[in-house]
Amino acid sequence: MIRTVEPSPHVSAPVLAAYSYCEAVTGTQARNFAYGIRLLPTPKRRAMSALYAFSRRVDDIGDGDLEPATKSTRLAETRALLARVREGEVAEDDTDPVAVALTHASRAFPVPLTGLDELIDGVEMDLRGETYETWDDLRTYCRCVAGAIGRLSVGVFGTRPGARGVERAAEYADTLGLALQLTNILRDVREDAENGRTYLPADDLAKFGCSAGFASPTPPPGSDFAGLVHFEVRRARALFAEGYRLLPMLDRRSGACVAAMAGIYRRLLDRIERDPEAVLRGRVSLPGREKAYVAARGLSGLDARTVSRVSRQTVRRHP
Ligand SMILES: CC(C)=CCC/C(C)=C/CC/C(C)=C/COP(=O)(O)OP(=O)(O)O
Repeated sequence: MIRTVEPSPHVSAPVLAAYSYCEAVTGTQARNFAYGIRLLPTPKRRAMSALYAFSRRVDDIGDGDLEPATKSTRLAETRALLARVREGEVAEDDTDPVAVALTHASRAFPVPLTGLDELIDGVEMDLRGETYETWDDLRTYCRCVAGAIGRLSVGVFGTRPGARGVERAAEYADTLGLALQLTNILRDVREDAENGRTYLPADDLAKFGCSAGFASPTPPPGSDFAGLVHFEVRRARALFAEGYRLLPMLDRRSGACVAAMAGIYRRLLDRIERDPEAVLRGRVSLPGREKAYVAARGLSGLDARTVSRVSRQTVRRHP
């Protein structure tokens, strides 16, 4: 059996501890994305965990119970921290493990850290309570909160030697981020409505008689809710199809990571398409076993021992 051994450059003890913290955050909180991230070789897995932990912090500020003014202050502080990371001002023994890990990751990989500023921009749009008239408007928001993460991820993955069209890799990653985010918006339509947020474009809501919103377990009276959901599902599928052009540009394990992330979300989309009103009754999710299956399938080109290790770990952490 031929096994590929990934080089693992020396990492100091404080940086290792910082990465361990980020991996623990990813393992416990990334209910869907952890399955893909776990498929990467160690240096890339650590870097993706650092990106995830930073993004999680930004998201948690936006979604938490703090007063809006306090959220704004916390976001401004996080932006200032990001500037320190970018300037290389965070020491290895800094008390913030996410900043330490992100600093190390951004030196090891060519990640465009401005993407994390865009993520903060997106969460600030949430704080301002912005709504979106058209898909073009919503796409701008989705590019900030998800497209940017796709572009950062490609910096970690790199592209396969000899792959064609790699100058478009970041563009496809961005589009895949949009596909994931639109799926996420459909899945969370009820929860967001309860928190006073509407993401779906107002012109789509009007077209399907859904302008009254979704803060109840049944569709707005007289609306064509299923029609709205199917319309957005088609839009998300087109984005997935375009974003999947990234896959042939990636090495095998990065490709497996992206296939797992996207595959899990595509299955969520299938469920939503089959039963649109399910998103009004609660959160649509896949059982841990199904997510592990999707991840293992992405890995099927790899050796059997890696496949079974990944399956065991993912089922244990996300039953
Ligand atoms: C190329 C590439 C890797 C593209 C993907 C980029 C990416 C990971 C975008 C994140 C978008 C998204 C739906 C976040 C939701 O996180 P959440 O914590 O709310 O998700 P969850 O509730 O499903 O766990």
